[in-house]
Parts: sequence; structure tokens; C-alpha cells
Amino acid sequence: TGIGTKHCLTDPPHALRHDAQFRCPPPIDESIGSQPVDWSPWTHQPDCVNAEKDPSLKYCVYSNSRHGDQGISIITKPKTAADSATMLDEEFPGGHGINNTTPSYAVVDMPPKGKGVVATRKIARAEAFMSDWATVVLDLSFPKAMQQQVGHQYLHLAAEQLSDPDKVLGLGRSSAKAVDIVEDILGTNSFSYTLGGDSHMALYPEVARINHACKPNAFVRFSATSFDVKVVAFRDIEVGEEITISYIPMNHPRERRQRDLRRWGFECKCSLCTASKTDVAASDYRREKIAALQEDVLKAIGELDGTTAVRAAYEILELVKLEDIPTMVASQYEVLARLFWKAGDTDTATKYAQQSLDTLMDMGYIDYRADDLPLLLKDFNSKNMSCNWRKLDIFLLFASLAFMITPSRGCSTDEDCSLNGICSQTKQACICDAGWRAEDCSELDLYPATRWSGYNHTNATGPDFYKEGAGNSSWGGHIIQDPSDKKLFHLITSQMAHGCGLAGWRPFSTIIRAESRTGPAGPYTFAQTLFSTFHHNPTTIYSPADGKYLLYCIGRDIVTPDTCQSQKFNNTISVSSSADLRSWEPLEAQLENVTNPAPWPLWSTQNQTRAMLLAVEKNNIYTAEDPFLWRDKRGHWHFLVHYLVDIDLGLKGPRVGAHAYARHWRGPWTFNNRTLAYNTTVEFTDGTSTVYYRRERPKLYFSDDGSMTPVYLVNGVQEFNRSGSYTLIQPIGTSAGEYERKLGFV
Ligand SMILES: C[S@@+](CC[C@H](N)C(=O)[O-])C[C@H]1O[C@@H](n2cnc3c(N)ncnc32)[C@H](O)[C@@H]1O
Repeated sequence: TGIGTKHCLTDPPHALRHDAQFRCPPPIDESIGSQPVDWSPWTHQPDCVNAEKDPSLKYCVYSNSRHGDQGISIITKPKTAADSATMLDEEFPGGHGINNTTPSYAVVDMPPKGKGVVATRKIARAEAFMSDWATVVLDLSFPKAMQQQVGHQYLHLAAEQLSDPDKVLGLGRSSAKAVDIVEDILGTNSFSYTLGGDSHMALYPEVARINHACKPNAFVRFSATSFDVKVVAFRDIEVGEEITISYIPMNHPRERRQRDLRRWGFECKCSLCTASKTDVAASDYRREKIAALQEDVLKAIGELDGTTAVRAAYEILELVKLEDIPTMVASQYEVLARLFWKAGDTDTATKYAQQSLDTLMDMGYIDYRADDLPLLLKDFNSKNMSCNWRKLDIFLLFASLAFMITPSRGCSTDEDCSLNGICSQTKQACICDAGWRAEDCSELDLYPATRWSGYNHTNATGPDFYKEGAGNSSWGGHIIQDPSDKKLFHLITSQMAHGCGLAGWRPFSTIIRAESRTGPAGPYTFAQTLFSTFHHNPTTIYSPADGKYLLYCIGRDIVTPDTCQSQKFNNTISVSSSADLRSWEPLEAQLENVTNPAPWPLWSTQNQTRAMLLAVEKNNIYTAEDPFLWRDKRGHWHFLVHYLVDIDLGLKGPRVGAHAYARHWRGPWTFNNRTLAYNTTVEFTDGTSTVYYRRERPKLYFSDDGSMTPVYLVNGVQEFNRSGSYTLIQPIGTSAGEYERKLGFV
């Protein structure tokens, strides 16, 4: 049984037209017969009413009180009822396969959500543990077509004709303003449902007790050929755990989800909606990105640009995996399969089609059927998505024209992946390390920053200020975790004294220490001046050989002028050390007439040397300044720099962040001027973004798990038409949220 043998809802697929014995029943209405045999398969005479505004439109109540556990009543048009009549004799394709020997769940009180469902035994991933039947089905055009009172009368008749009306009438309600109880119950508990091609709503009384979560542990598996559903576990569910499903599409950002859920009269407090600000922002960012990329795929298909479509589709696949939306993983494999099919690469298409099926089977979304793969591939050739394959809602309607996929630039060595990833020989594409993205892994995977995090004291005014308007300007800095208090973070940064702003950096810059107890991204507050005017450009690094922190900077002690002004003198790089970040040894001069020190220890477990590698800015070899140097987990070397192409072009920004890399610090170095590491646009978690006038002094904060994953990017930034500047900290990838969660900053 199943879709392969009977199908009245739409035209039968070509392959099935030989099924000549099968006929759909003719429409029946209130004018036909007076005995149950005349109304078969319905047990009650249809009660019909013409639509208020369009007398040619007729709706009837169709009931079969023997269907399922409590009967079914459908309010719909006679043609739709005729089409769906065969669904009454059908069972869930493949059967329910529900293990009823030990009950798997119970309905319990669950304040403040009303009732809810909990697991009473362990439920395995992909297990179907509940089955239910549609009990009231309502054509969505009915309420609009009817006078309210008449509409309510038919809703009550539908409920009364069930074998157990109380099972429906006792369900939860959510609207304080509801005029009618049945209408409120349907509004609170129904799923949207397509019957005969028209939008309906369907009520499943048992499933209706399951509450919502945005990252649910179960889903409802519908059948296209019967009124049954089953509820299947997305993952293992433990005894006592609440069983949840999602009432809304699972790929929307939080605000949209909250808005959609208000229809059910509650504010969602599930774990995804109440996660830390950074996690919510990261999740929203991925979801918005998925939506934007879906648009890109559609646009690229419209423009017959297969390369862009495939690239965007791959990116979506990575994002839905990261965001853990299993249904979308399956549909994304199918999207890729369809794209490759259109491009004539049937081998790759078949591989992805199989992966899509495997993912669906793995989740319990479909049962195994040997003819699935050929049916799905056949569906790829059809102009419209046909109904002969058991699919999810795929968001794409594919253009029927063939289009070409041009080979991507690909990679042949890890250098092609900027040494920030590896070149996969099978895929001939880069697999980027966490924190990096783009075809050549040279772009930081930046996530939205939080406004007023980092160190932003540009709104400060002090009695000692010579000038108002620039606040306590600062200019980039280093994040350091306190050695004895893991939840305390220090930022060692340059701060301009007396409110003199960035323009007065020389001679007003001081080196200060600020503290954050709210995580590495801050916000930081001033704690201590480490070196007074004039000291600038601190880079602070832990030296394992010394067992101390080393602070490299430029500057000299001067008498602070008493008006804001700019002064010029040669720079000297000096170094100081500290065990606790609070008390520092006097600075010792290292190098004359150079600036921007970038140290990194050459120490490793095999070679426990005290030697430091010190990069400086001297000749602008790469049209760049502000180097930040590091060695990665593979022992390769990298720089992040302020790319001066903007200044060369007589502009500030937007192309400000560049990356250079080498296998050995002696070189040869490759300066990547193709893909930017970052630019001057910063997205914020409040949904706004800022295009900065200047964004310089890059520094990275890395994970402490040995993987050298970049977790935060620190920059000195200045907005357009402002004399103040501040230190911006932007999270990178999912690692920032994970790092904060591990430390208990939720
Ligand atoms: C389909 S019913 C779920 C079962 C319902 N709790 C009951 O008592 O019958 C939907 C209603 O449950 C409540 N609900 C479901 N999920 C919830 C959640 N995540 N947070 C708060 N209330 C929720 C809301 O009142 C919503 O209108």
C-alpha cells in the first residue's frame, strides 16, 4: 500500500497510470441518499452549507466515527472530500512500527506550559514512539467564507460527530479573547496540512499535548496517503525528559520564531531562545546567513550560474550541520544532487541523492525502500517537483533549463588554503580550520560583535581632560586570561591621556590594563596604568621559557604636555616582564627606530628555547603595518596585518585586514592580497552594523586546547567623523560561544 498504489489527490504519476482498477470515489453532499451506505465511507450524512460570499462554493462536514481512536470529521469542499476518502482505508506507509509493550510516554502537568509529554522509558534516536490520527480537519478558506456564527455551528457539529468528542474538547486553549471554544482549540493545537492541493488545518489530539522547543528532540512524520502520523525521536530521549517538537520552521532566527510562536499565546523559553547572548547571536547569524544563501542559490539558478549555486549550496550544508538542523541537512543534500544533475554530473548527483536518502532514513523520516533512489533521480528530470517521491519540503523549485558548472579554482597544496586548512585531494577543495573561511581559508569567520563590549570608553569625560569629545580613546590590545582566576580577563591596551583622542596618540598614549569579569569579549573597565606617557603599541605574550608575561611596546618617558597636540620623535621598542600582569619590571630598550613589535616565542616542547621571534614594521614590505604574528598548531607561521592598500588608494578602508603565511619563519612568505581577512564593516548582535573609518591593529585571541583556533579578533577602531577611538572585540566562529560556555559565562 502507499503512494505507489493509490493516489487521488493529484494526477497519478505517469509510472502508476497502469493501475486501472483503482478509481477515486465521486463527490457526495447533503443531497445524496438517506442511508449510511449512500454516504460511504462516511458514517454520517454530510451537512453542507454554501459560502456566504460565493454561493457556488460549498463546504460540508464529513465524519467517519470509526476512523482511528476517536473518529474523524473533515470540513471541506465535496471534491476534496472525495479525493481524500481513500485515505481513510490506508495505514501509515510501512506501518507504525511502534513498540507498545512498554509505554514510552505519559501526559503530565507541566506548569507554566499546561500539560506536556514526558518519556517514561528511554526512546532511541529515529524510533517512532507515538502514533495518532487526524481527528478534525478544516479547510482554511472555510472560516473566511462563512459568517462567524454559522462557521462555529459547523465546527461544533464536526466535534459532536466524533466517537469521543471530549478527547478534543478537553484539549488546551491559548486565546483569552476566543469567542468559540472549538475554534480556540483548533487554533491552539492544529498543524497546517495540505489536502487535495488546498491548505487545511489538522488536529491530532495525542500529538497536541506535545509542547514546543526550537531545538526539539522529536518530530511528527506525516503520511501523504493516510490520516495517520507518527512521532519520531530526533535523538535519544532519556526517561523523564520532556518530549518536544517544533511548531514552526526550524531555520528561523530567534525574533522571527518568537513572533511566530505568539500565535500560540506564549513566549518561548526553550534552551535555544534563552541561550547566552553570544550563542543566540551566533545561531541567528547562521540562520540569517542560510536564508541569504538560499536566495543566492535561487538567483544563481535564475542566472544559470551553476558554480555560484553549488558554492552557496555547499556553504548552506556546512551551516545547517553546524546549526544542527537535521531535516535541512537531508534537504540540502538533495539540493546539491539536483544542482549536479542539472549540470549533467550524474555521478555526483547520485552520490548526494543517496546521502539525502541515508540522512532521512537515519533520522527515521522515511523507511527503507529499494526504489527510492531511482524514483528520486527520476523526479530530478521532471519539470515540477512531482509527488511520486516521499520528500521533505524542499525550498527550491528548480529551473528546467540545464546549466553549466565551471570547475572551481580548487587547490593543489595546503598553501592554496593559506596554511589555514588542508587541501583535500579527493574534493580538490580546501577544508578550512575552525575560525577561517573562504575558498582559500584566508578570511576570518567573524560573528556579530556586541555593542559596547571590548573597551569603549569614548563616552567618558574626566576633570583632567584637556579636550572634550574623544573620551578615553584606546587603540587595540591584547586579551589575556588571568593565570590564577580563569574567569578574569585582562586587556592590555594603549589609552590616550587627558581626553586627547587618537590624533594625539604621540605623546599622549599610555599603556593600561583593563579587566573583564564578563568574559573575554568584555566589556572591560579600566584597572591600572602600567606605563604612562608616552608608551604605545603594547603586545603582551606569555613566554613559557621565562614563565612570565613579556610586554613589548614603543615609547619613552616624557613630561606630559598641558594641551592636546601631536609630537614626532623616533620610536624605540622596549620590553618588560611580569608574573602576574599587575606589577611590571622597568622597560628595557631592544631596538631603535622601528615600531609595531610583534613577538612570538620560538619555544616548543621539543625545543625549549628562550628565543623570541620579534617582527617589526620597518619597510612596509607588504604595503602593510601593525603585524600580529603567530605560529599555528602545525608549526606554520602567520601574520595578520593592517593592509595599507586603503591609504595607498587615498582612502580609509574598506580593505583593511590581510593575512600572510609561511611554513618557516624565515620564509618564503606569501602575502594574500586576494582574499581579505576582514574589512571595515562590523555586524552587531542587535542587528545593526557599522562601517568604520579606521579598523587597524589586529590581534587574535586563541583557544587554549592546542588547536590554535582564533576565538576573538581585537582591533582599534574609529567611526567616521569622530575624534574618539576604541577597542573592538569580535567573536570568531562558533568557538567563541563554546569557549564562553565552558567558562560558565552564559
Ligand atoms: C499544542 S499545545 C501543547 C500542549 C499544552 N501544553 C496542553 O496543556 O495541552 C500548545 C500550547 O502549549 C503551551 N506551550 C507549548 N510549548 C510551550 C513552550 N515552549 N513554552 C510555553 N508554553 C508552551 C502554550 O500554551 C501553547 O498554546
